[in-house]
Amino acid sequence: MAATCYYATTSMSSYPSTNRFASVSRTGVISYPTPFNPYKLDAIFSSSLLSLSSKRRQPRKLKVKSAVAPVETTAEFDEMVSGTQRKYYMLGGKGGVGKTSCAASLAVKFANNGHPTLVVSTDPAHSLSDSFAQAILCLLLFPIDLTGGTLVPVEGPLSPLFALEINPEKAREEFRDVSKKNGGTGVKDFMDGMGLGMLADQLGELKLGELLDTPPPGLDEAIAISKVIQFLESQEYNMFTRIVFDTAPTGHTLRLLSLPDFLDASIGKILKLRQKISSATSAIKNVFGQEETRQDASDKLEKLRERMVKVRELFRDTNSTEFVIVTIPTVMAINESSRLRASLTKENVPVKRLIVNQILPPSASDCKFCAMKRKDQTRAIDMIRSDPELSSLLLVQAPLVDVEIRGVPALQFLGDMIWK
Ligand SMILES: Nc1ncnc2c1ncn2[C@@H]1O[C@H](COP(=O)(O)OP(=O)(O)OP(=O)(O)O)[C@@H](O)[C@H]1O
Repeated sequence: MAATCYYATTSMSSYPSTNRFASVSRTGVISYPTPFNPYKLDAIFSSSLLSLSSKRRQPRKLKVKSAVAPVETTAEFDEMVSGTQRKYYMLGGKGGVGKTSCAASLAVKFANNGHPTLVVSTDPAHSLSDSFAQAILCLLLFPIDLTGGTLVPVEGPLSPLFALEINPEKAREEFRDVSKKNGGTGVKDFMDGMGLGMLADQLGELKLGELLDTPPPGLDEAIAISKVIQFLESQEYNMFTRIVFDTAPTGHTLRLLSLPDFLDASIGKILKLRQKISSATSAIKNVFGQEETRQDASDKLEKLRERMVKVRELFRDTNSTEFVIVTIPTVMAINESSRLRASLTKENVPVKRLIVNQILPPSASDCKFCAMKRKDQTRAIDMIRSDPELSSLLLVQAPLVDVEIRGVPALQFLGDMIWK
C-alpha cells in the first residue's frame, strides 16, 4: 500500500542527512525527527561532522511503496527522566548490536535533561571512548583518557556528564590478592605445614586455586560494578542522579547475574574457615606475627562480600534499577534477547524496554538487497511480537543511520530518536 511521506533530500555522506530516517505510524504516516543542531565545539573535533557544510533542503512529498511498519511505541522517556533520586540503567545484549551507542546516547539525553550523569563501561572490550570520540578531545584538552579508571568529563551536554571505563584486569587482581592472602594457596601451605590437612581439604573443595587462576567469566564485571557502587556511595559523587552501565555481551551478563551468589557463598566459606584456622592456630600465629595482616585481609574479603551482595541487590531493585535489552532485527539476535529476558526474569531483574536498533529506514525505491533486508527485518520484528518473553516489553525502534555514531552531537541525535 502506498503511503505519503516526506523525504528530506541531502547528501548521503553528510551527517545531518540522518534526519531522513523516520518512524512509521500504524496508519502509514511517516514522521521525522526534529532538525539536527550540533554543538559548534564538537563539530570542530568530531570527524564525523566534518561534512556539515552540505545544505539541507526543504522536504518534498514522495510516495513510498513499502516500508517496515513497526508499531509506534516510545521509550516513555518522561518516566525515565522524572525524579531526582538516583537511578541505574544497565544496557545489555548480544555483541555488536549497539549497546554502547544506546548507553552513551541515553547518558547524553539524561545530562541534557538536567541529570548529572555517569556512564560506565564494564565491558572488557571498551568502546565508550570511541563512542564519545573522546580520544580526540583527550589528546587536545585532557591528559587522561577514559580507560584509566578515572572519571572523564564529556564536553557538550547541558548538565555534567562523566564517563568511566573500568579496567577489569585491575579489579580482578585486587580480588586475587585479597583472596590469596586469606584462603588461597598461601593459607593452604601454611595449614599443611601445621598438620591441619583436614581444613586444607575443605579449601580444596572450594576450588579456590581455580577460581583465582582462571576466574569465572563475569567476575571482572561483578567486581567492577561493585567498585563503582562503592565510590558512588562517597559524598564526592552524590551529585550523580543517573548512572548508565554499558555492560558486556549477553553471556557475560548472564554469568554476572548468578556470580554474586556464588561468590557470596564462596567468600562466606572462606571467612568461616578463616575463623576456624584463627582459633586453631592462634598460638602459632602469634609466633609468626601474622595476625594483623590476616585480620586486614579478612576485613577486605568481608567488605568484598558485602559489595557483591550490594551488586546483587542493585540488579534486582525495581525502584532504582532497570535492565534495558538492546537487540537488532535478526532472528539470531532476537532469539538471544529472548533467552536473556528469560534469565533476567528468573533472576528477578527488572526489564521494561527493548531497543530494536539498526532498523532500515523507509525508502521510496529499494534495491533488491534492501528489499530483501527489509523483509527479513519485518519478519524478525514480527517474531518479537509473538515471543512470550519479549512481547510484553516496550518495543523501541532505532533506525540504522548512514554514518558511524561518534561524538556528542551524533549521540544526541540518536538519543532524540530512541529516548522519546
Ligand atoms: N543505529 C545505528 N545506525 C548505524 N550504526 C550504528 C547504529 N547503532 C550502532 N551503530 C554502529 O555499530 C557499531 C557497533 O556499535 P556499538 O559499539 O554501540 O555496539 P556494542 O553492542 O556496544 O558492541 P560490543 O558488543 O562490541 O561492545 C558502531 O560502529 C556503531 O557506530
